[in-house]
Amino acid sequence: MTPLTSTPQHQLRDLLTDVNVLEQHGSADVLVANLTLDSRQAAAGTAFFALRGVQADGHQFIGKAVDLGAGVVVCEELPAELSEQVTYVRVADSAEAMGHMAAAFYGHPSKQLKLVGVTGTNGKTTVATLMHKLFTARGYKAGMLSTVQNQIGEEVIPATHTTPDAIRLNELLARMVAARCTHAFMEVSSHSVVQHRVTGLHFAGGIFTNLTHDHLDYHGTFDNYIKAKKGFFDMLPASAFALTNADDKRGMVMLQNTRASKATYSMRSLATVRGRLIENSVEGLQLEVDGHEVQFRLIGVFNAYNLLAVYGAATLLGEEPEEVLTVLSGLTSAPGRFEPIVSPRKRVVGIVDYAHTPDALENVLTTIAEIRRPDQQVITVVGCGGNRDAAKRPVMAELACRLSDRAVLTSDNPRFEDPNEILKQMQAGVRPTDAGKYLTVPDRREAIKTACAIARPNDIVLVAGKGHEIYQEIQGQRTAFDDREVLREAYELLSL
Ligand SMILES: CC(=O)N[C@H]1[C@@H](OP(=O)(O)OP(=O)(O)OC[C@H]2O[C@@H](n3ccc(=O)[nH]c3=O)[C@H](O)[C@@H]2O)O[C@H](CO)[C@@H](O)[C@@H]1O[C@H](C)C(=O)N[C@@H](C)C(=O)N[C@H](CCC(=O)O)C(=O)O
Ligand SMILES: Nc1ncnc2c1ncn2[C@@H]1O[C@H](COP(=O)(O)OP(=O)(O)OP(=O)(O)O)[C@@H](O)[C@H]1O
Ligand SMILES: N[C@H](CCC[C@H](N)C(=O)O)C(=O)O
Ligand SMILES: [Mg+2]
Repeated sequence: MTPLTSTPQHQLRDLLTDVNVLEQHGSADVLVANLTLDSRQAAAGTAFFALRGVQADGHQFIGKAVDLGAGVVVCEELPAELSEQVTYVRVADSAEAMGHMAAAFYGHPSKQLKLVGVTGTNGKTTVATLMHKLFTARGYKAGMLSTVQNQIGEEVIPATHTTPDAIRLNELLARMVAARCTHAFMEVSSHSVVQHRVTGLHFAGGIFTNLTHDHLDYHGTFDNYIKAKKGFFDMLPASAFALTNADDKRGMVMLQNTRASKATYSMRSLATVRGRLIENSVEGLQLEVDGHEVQFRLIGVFNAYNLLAVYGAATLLGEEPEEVLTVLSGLTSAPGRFEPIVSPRKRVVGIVDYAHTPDALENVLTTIAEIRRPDQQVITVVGCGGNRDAAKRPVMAELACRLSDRAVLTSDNPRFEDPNEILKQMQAGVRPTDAGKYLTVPDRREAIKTACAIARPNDIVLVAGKGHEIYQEIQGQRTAFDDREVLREAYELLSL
């Protein structure tokens, strides 16, 4: 990975500038050589942050961190016994303090980049990836933090989260600065706002895509989920832009309390960025954007929104509108997001999409219904992951059968579950009237081949659920598996 220009080391005092310290034991004039939120990573010179988590309370591990050499402990509650060798800093919210201290520790890298955050239920990965591709094509060196991967210019760094924790996040941004990136584009998940992963960052802009029900297991209520997304716009500085989707029911709420300059995009009404749909087909989208008629390679109306968001943000960052549209017209989708793979001979249109929830699957299938010609059959291959929410299984199978001409039910990542059991639960959801529409093929490779064998020239084969994933996980073992590669294999085998 691109190295940092120097290993940061700071006096604790300098890291506390933006932190509201309630109580302090020990000196603020101690050197801090690294930061961690995991006691198991503590060593001499470490500042340990005790965070209250979902599974555990980091305060339980303060003793462990100190035993391993941590010299600073940031916490919400002081331990009963204090060590003479350690400086304890009590704050109201350790995660918030960690956001500010991580930013300071890495030299506020977000202030040295034009950092744009994207939030919303769907489209974050697509918009962040398109921004990165656009700015790279325009000759800038740019960074990206996304669900699929992180990037410093062309260098790829695997991602573990959509938005990493504040320490990792600031470290990655500092590496981008060291590599002379001028811009960075990142997804801001609702979890990251609530957990203060983005606290302390200086954004040049924020983008809102849309909001539907998701992650309620974590946020509890839809209102809390809206608040989490809005929290991102509330933290933007006056120098930033806040660009929202005016056609989404929650779009304007996002801007209610922001200090940033407000901008909107819309396909329906007057807005800062105006789009109009001219044509929407398997070949792509034809749109009028701010008076310019442009043909794009991306497919589906939802991508028209993503394109308007990207165009709007790029022009708000000072890019020339016509040049932006020229580059955008040639761009392809983010990996595994409505990614088309057309067979060379019979023009079978394979579409690989990460839809792994009922909502996403319905969205993808209705989008396909909008762009298909009457003579094109839709064949859907889908499975559901093991050791994950079982309630979605019957619903996804029902949707796949109802909204397609044919369906092949198969495995996703079975993990530690029996794939045949998962398939039985899926089958239970299929309406009796659709019983003749589907086949069950547990082996995913065989299932994709089966769908391709059924396909006639020009038919559409949707392969849903795994998108960009390049493995299949069975009994704790990950083996190489890429829906896109398997589709290509099937095309060859069947001379499609
Ligand atoms: C629900 C959630 O967000 N969990 C995140 C949270 O973990 P947690 O609350 O379970 O932590 P915990 O296990 O209770 O431990 C509490 C604290 O004690 C510490 N600890 C624990 C054990 C020990 O021995 N010593 C120790 O110090 C832990 O490091 C932690 O700081 O804090 C961890 C450290 O930052 C995250 O890695 C973890 O993400 C988990 C893996 C996760 O799956 N998160 C998902 C839900 C997530 O964040 N998703 C969003 C959105 C995805 C999208 O829709 O695109 C994302 O941004 O990725
Ligand atoms: N603007 C949009 N509106 C609705 N659906 C979208 C939009 N953009 C992409 N999609 C579809 O939604 C799914 C997720 O897209 P994407 O990965 O870009 O979103 P995300 O917000 O990053 O999601 P995640 O939280 O899973 O990382 C895909 O199935 C994609 O085809
Ligand atoms: N972040 C989600 C992705 C699911 C993707 C699907 N392919 C599966 O493995 O279930 C999860 O881990 O639940
Ligand atoms: Mg994402």
